[in-house]
Amino acid sequence: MKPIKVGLLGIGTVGEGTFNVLKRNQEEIRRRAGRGIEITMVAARNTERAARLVGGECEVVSDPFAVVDHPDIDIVIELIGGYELPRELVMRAIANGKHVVTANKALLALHGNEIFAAAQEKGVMVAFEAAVAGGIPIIKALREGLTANRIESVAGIINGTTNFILSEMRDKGLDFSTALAQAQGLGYAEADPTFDIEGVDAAHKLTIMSAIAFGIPVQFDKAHIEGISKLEAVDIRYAEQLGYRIKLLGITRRTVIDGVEGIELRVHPTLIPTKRLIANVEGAMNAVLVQADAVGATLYYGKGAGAEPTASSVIADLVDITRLATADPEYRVPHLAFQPNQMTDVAIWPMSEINTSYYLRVYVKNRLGVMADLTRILADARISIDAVLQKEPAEGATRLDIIMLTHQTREKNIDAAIAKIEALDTVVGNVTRIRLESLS
Ligand SMILES: NC(=O)c1ccc[n+]([C@@H]2O[C@H](COP(=O)([O-])OP(=O)(O)OC[C@H]3O[C@@H](n4cnc5c(N)ncnc54)[C@H](O)[C@@H]3O)[C@@H](O)[C@H]2O)c1
Ligand SMILES: N[C@@H](CCO)C(=O)O
Ligand code: NA
Repeated sequence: MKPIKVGLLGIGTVGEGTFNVLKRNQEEIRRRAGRGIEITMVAARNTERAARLVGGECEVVSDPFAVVDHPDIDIVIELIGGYELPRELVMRAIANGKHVVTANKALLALHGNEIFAAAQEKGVMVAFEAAVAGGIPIIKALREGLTANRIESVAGIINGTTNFILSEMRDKGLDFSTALAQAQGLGYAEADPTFDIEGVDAAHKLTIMSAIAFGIPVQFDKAHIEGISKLEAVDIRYAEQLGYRIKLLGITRRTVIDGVEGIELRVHPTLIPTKRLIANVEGAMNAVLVQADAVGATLYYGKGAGAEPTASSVIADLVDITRLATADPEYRVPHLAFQPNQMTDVAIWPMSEINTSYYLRVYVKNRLGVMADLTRILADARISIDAVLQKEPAEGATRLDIIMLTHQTREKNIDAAIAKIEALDTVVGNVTRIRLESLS
């Protein structure tokens, strides 16, 4: 059989990794796919650099539309990044009857519903394993491996850049900007690193996993998103002393509140007990913990970013498409695991309704009775305290940090209690509040 022909859009970190791995392992990949897979066209901004990288083996063009419109191309790989240009390119490739592979989670979190509908209509595949947790085959696990289960929750460290920054700050005492610069140098960060730092990239990935886990459309606009930019080194230290580690966690879960079913969809810094495996995922590594009714807990761990780990997933998708390209479209695995006419519209819960535990740090004037005030306010709000730590910042200081871990309570309750605590004249500044998940 003739090799399947692939057009590559963008040859940056992931594009170059994909080209190199496909070339290095071409014989083995051909044996697995049942057919050769050849990149025959590359669209690049810097065509000279691209021509050097691909070494005269394929045509290099500057216009990506020349690739998506080319009659010989069977599969288009989109590795440019961003929202609007990739959307146009992917929609045009689909309209031209080409299958698409993309690592672009931003694109799918925002325009996935439109893209998948168009692909369904046209009978082509859009594959995106590389978009979530880089090299970890989590899309395949959720969509195919766990297909017998009712999935209860998915919780993950799904941004390598922020996990790298938090690890370097804790282990090596690096400051935030030095750690970020290192993550950028290693090719982990997005073109705009605020996407990483502010939790947007993690929310893109979580939105996609939520749709696949629960059979709902992608709804990025409903996600609650907080990043790590406001996190202070002092809280990372106190959390350690209490037996917890702070991670940027993405959590999506089915929850019934007052008899109504809804979905939690949230990304924020989270205390996790140090004894949990996921709390020990360090550096740019990613991990995703899935709770499902039949299998129980499963944990997926691996490199979530970088050229070749991400290329590993891009090529796995190429092989899947190559294998399925001749099969009846009706029998293909659906884009979001559930058949398009079987999606449900369970609502996403607003953050104020979510139940979780909290780490609170209150900076107080060292005055008698302040502890009694704090416990009274929490008791009045029916919030129980699990642990308390009192820390004198410096010898002889008249102020101190009081750290409290609470039981589960609804977010609106803790926020009301925090407002009362902040109004006490013994309390200095704002209360630091970080959510805590025991993940048991
Ligand atoms: N880097 C990673 O570890 C990683 C992991 C998973 C997913 N992703 C996703 O993969 C995609 C690519 O990421 P990357 O890290 O390789 O980015 P990159 O910036 O290294 O590469 C993008 C390439 O696209 C080229 N480009 C831009 N506009 C173009 C145009 N109009 N025509 C042709 N080429 C154009 C750029 O010159 C660049 O070479 C993004 O969507 C990103 O979110 C990256
Ligand atoms: N910027 C992303 C790349 C992988 O999607 C990260 O740091 O995880
Ligand atoms: Na993946």
